[in-house]
Amino acid sequence: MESHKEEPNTNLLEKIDALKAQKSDIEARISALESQLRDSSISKQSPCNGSFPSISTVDSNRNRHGLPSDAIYRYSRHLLLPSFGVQGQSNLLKSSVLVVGAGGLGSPALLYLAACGVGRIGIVDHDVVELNNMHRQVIHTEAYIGKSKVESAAAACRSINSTINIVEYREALRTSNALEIFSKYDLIIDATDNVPIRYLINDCCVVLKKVMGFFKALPLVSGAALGFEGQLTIYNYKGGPCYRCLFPAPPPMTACQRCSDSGVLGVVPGVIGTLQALEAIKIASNVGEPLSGRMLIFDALSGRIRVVKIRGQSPQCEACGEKSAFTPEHFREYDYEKFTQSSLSTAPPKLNLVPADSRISCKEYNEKVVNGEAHILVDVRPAHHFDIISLPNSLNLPLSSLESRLPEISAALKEEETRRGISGAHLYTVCRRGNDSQRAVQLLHNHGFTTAKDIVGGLTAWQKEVDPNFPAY
Ligand SMILES: Nc1ncnc2c1ncn2[C@@H]1O[C@H](COP(=O)(O)OP(=O)(O)OP(=O)(O)O)[C@@H](O)[C@H]1O
Ligand SMILES: [Zn+2]
Repeated sequence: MESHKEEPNTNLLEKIDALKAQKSDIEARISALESQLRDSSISKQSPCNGSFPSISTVDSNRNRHGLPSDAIYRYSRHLLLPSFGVQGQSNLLKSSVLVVGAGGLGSPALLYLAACGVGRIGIVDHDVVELNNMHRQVIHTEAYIGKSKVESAAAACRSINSTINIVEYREALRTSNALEIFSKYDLIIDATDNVPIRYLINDCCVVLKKVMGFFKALPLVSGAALGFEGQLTIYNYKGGPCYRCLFPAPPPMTACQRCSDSGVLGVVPGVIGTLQALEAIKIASNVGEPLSGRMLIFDALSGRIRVVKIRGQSPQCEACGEKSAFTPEHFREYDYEKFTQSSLSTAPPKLNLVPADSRISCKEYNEKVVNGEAHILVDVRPAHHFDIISLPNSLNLPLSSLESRLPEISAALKEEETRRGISGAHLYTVCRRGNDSQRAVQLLHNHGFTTAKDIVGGLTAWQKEVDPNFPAY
């Protein structure tokens, strides 16, 4: 009986889903047409934001392209470049660029795009400004700490150039909103920091061609920066490759590092983000030779910049290849986290690797220290982390070399027992966030230290739960 009842419901649900998908396609088409209409009426009226009167009312204060005197003065150093000139500037003023990510790469990119007069700039980010962003995310100021990065970046862009249009998207980019947002722009800048979002952005640029009947996929200026190195290329440009043509399979999770774990020299994303703005400006103004089919690789320590040829568009590409079955519906349902085996969220994972009775909270550990319990605390972070800050009397034995240094643990335990005149001193492990400390406990258990426990949440939790003055990093 039940299955009979369910069948029509399933059919109805499928029909509803199909209609919803059609509705969202139609909405995306409408908003792109509205945006085209807006752009064409803007370009008829003026090169920028509708704030200049139409060319037919040209007076002595504006040139024959409709640039008023304040725009002529503002952009005069561009206009003086013979190969850029009034045409290049007019093209820029009519263009629209979407920057996804207002962090290390997005900051310089946005500053230059606003300064040089891109007519409409969209900014997408869901994050808030933090103190540890300030060394590289140069668009934000201390006054915006704790506030939306988009709000902060938009205010900075407006204060540099009040004559352009800045559109704020204070939300995460997802498969459910990407098509609609992207359909309103001529060009996308990927200034994000994780692998699943890179695939999502790429596929959205490619699939928009099918939704909108666009002549070609949306050009995508892609950059990355980590440590002392950065790279940059353009995808989907005039028959060039897309991200998936180059990377049909995602890199292993272990190869995906983040600035918050591995660090980054502040100026490196500054260089790459600035070059992203440059490439966007070249495409938007139709000047120069955009970096498509080539990749720029920057090594800050040696001061070397290399440009290498990369593979062309792949006929077998799952997204842009000849037989690609990638449709907007497919895109909307695609599980980018599953495909890349990594999270869209930039928050570090919280693992649960050992049983609860092999773990101890920061508060419990603190009580034991206060009560003078005989113990050894092994800090398993890398030595350069230990240099930044550590808990008193901890022993630094990095996880990577822990197995070879077990004798040091035995010796330290013995020394503690002799000093206290007792036997059975306890053994605890700690790390930055409480993942490696569990890995260390697993290793210690396997080598006979069966009572070893780790401190849940590591030094990050210590700062939150025990000592707010303990430095976070
Ligand atoms: N799906 C997404 N939608 C919108 N913005 C995103 C998305 N994924 C990442 N971003 C944004 O991209 C930016 C990447 O910049 P960056 O890595 O310099 O910043 P961060 O995440 O603040 O740095 P850190 O890793 O040091 O904490 C971040 O502001 C992040 O919020
Ligand atoms: Zn491709």
